[in-house]
Amino acid sequence: MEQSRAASRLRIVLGHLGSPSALNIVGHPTSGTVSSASFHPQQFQYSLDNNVLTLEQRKFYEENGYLVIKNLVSDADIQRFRNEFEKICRKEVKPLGLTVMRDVAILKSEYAHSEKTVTKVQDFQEDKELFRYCTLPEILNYVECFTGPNIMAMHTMLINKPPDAGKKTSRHPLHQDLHYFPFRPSNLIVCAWTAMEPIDRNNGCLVVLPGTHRGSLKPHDYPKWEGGVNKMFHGIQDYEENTARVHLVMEKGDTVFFHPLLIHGSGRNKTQGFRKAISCHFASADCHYINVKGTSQENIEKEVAGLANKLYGLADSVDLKDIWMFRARLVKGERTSL
Ligand SMILES: CCCC(=O)SCCNC(=O)CCNC(=O)[C@H](O)C(C)(C)COP(=O)(O)OP(=O)(O)OC[C@H]1O[C@@H](n2cnc3c(N)ncnc32)[C@H](O)[C@@H]1OP(=O)(O)O
Ligand SMILES: Nc1ncnc2c1ncn2[C@@H]1O[C@H](COP(=O)(O)OP(=O)(O)OP(=O)(O)O)[C@@H](O)[C@H]1O
Ligand SMILES: O=C(O)CCC(=O)C(=O)O
Ligand SMILES: [Fe+2]
Ligand SMILES: [Mg+2]
Repeated sequence: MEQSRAASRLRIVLGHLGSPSALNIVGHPTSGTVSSASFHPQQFQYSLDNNVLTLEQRKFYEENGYLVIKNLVSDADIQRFRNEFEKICRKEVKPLGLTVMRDVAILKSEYAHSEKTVTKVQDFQEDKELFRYCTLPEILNYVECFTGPNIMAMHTMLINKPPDAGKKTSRHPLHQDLHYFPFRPSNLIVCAWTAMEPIDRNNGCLVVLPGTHRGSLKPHDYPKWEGGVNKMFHGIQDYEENTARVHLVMEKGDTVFFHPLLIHGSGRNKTQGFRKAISCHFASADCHYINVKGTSQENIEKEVAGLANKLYGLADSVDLKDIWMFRARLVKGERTSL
């Protein structure tokens, strides 16, 4: 009697092992069956097996789609990024391929070229000083937990959120970064975003909707803001008003890693300072490019193509895939596909 009960319990457990959801129960730290330190059950789908994240951190990312690591980048490195950014603003260096953005509210202003007119620089892959950020071992150590060992730096930005000129244009509408990316799978893409100074709700911190990385890519378009919207700042139109927003208050050097489907944005800068953050989107080199024709991403593709045409005279001849391949850089491992 005892024996057959034991046998049937065993069958239930073994039966459960075939189903990922039940692994949860068997491998749960409180069940006592398996030690939680050594057992990373298979239900993880947004992170890879690694010895870097604690089980708790890994579970947090799986559930919420982001993870903040305190004090990851040194003050000395941040100072170097700051110095280089100022040189770019003063036009002392002109890195090849760099895009310089100004805030739509101060486009027509009289400011001389300075830190005060540049809202964001993008695509600094040819700037040795700034691109150091994308190769920092402390950053890549975490990135690898999401991308695996072959790592490409796909998209780089230094954001210099200006004091809001009163029109709320310094906000970044809620969006998913995957909207801008023609490569997949999304789970092998991660953004690293590092605060270059203390950032809170006053100077416009990142705002995230936890758990939204588990949803799908939503249609994006320009928000209907009265004061104007910056070029290409698309937002999600129909997000649920009641979803909890979390404001990420961060210290200098703190770094958040987040999934490209996580809905996020940033608030207006109510201070007189220019709020700085540096960031890079990384992807596994094993990702592949997709054709976005006929998808919700077609609008941004058209806009980017239109801009490329206007700025460089690249008409329909150039595939956007070529532009991505051209600016992407291998930072670890082997360049396999992207
Ligand atoms: C995960 C990724 C998430 C994101 O990337 S979100 C943000 C994406 N943003 C971008 O990709 C940056 C796009 N911006 C750019 O490419 C450039 O800043 C842009 C808009 C071409 C301007 O380049 P410039 O070299 O400054 O050219 P320009 O001064 O001659 O201006 C050309 C036309 O663009 C306009 N413009 C410039 N900055 C703007 C802004 N912030 N908002 C709205 N319109 C803007 C400008 O008025 C001018 O228009 P027009 O030709 O006179 O009608
Ligand atoms: N009700 C809303 N509808 C649409 N987007 C919103 C709404 N509330 C906030 N957002 C978006 O989320 C981002 C962050 O919002 P947040 O409330 O932190 O900033 P803020 O409204 O600029 O400043 P604050 O609320 O701190 O005065 C904003 O940039 C905005 O794009
Ligand atoms: O630093 C910020 O304001 C966030 C910017 C952002 O989310 C983006 O450019 O994709
Ligand atoms: Fe973003
Ligand atoms: Mg608000």
